Amino acid sequence: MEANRENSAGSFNSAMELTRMGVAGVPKEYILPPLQRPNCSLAMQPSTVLPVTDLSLLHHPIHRSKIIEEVGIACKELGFFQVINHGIDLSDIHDAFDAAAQFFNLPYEEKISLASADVREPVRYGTSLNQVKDSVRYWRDFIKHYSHPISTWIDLWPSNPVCYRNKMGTYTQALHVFQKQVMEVVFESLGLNPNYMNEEIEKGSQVMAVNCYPACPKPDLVLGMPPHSDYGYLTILAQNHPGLEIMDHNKTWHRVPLIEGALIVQLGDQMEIITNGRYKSPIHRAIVSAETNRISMASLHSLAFDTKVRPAPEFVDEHHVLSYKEGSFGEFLDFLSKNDITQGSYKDTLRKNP
Ligand SMILES: O=C(O)CCC(=O)C(=O)O
Ligand SMILES: [Fe+2]
Repeated sequence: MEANRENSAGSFNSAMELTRMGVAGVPKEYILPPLQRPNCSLAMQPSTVLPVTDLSLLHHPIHRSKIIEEVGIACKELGFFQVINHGIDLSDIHDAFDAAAQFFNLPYEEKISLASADVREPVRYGTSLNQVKDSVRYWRDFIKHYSHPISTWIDLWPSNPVCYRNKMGTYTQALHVFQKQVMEVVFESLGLNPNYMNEEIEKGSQVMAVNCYPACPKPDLVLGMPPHSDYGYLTILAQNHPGLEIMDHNKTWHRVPLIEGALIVQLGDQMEIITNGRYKSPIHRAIVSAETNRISMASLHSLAFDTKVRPAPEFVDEHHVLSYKEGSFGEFLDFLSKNDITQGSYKDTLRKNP
């Protein structure tokens, strides 16, 4: 999903191609208004230590309760933590990055022959604003088509490089197992049965977003991905260079440090709604670098498209008023589509007192 914009001649200019050609400036369509630029609007706190959890200690009777507590604090304060010793083979993660890099390094003509601006297609490029409007409409179809078990849609992934489906598929399947383990810990940290919502999670979906952010000569003027929270219940992300930033409750941005082999866990809107706001889905964004291309792989796990999500009774009492209405992600997309809105936040549309 390499960023592209329509140029004046009406054809597409790939950001990756501009980087390859060593273009010194940034096409004007990419330049953000001053207040939306990465170093402008809000404070940065580079020195804060963000939470890192060693999940192998879960199997250790002495450390187990401390790890559960750590996860609970991280979910409450930020909705974010990094995981080391997660149990996924580091070679599987490495191989997936390798397959992604091989894909993004293919010649422009090859990639463009595989890619589409239609969000329903599995290989897509960034789009101009008009196309984003269509994307909202198509997103509904996209999730329906591609959120079945991986075995039914892996054939739609790129066939070039030849290793892509195998390597990305192995990693994606490992993440599917891993996210269930993470959710067990998250529910336990809430004082619930680790198998809470097991059935809904089983019926849920996984979307693998593989993002490439080409090196950019003017990183202070642009963003790789604008601020947003993820709509599902959990996102597991890996990055090969720093670039992810998360916002805390004081609206301060924090750069997520690169920890070799670690996986980044972020809660999504569905968990913030279910916990009635006790746990957070963090606003995050991706910045770009002047020196390096960056790849991130985000595995987005969500409840089934039509599942009505609402705060669970365990989180509503006389001290915690009901803060969210109920609504499915499908209804949210219909709402965007009907009102011709191109972007929106799932949790914000359900918030009772915005
Ligand atoms: O590239 C990143 O680090 C962020 C990606 C992301 O937020 C997403 O795919 O939802
Ligand atoms: Fe995201």
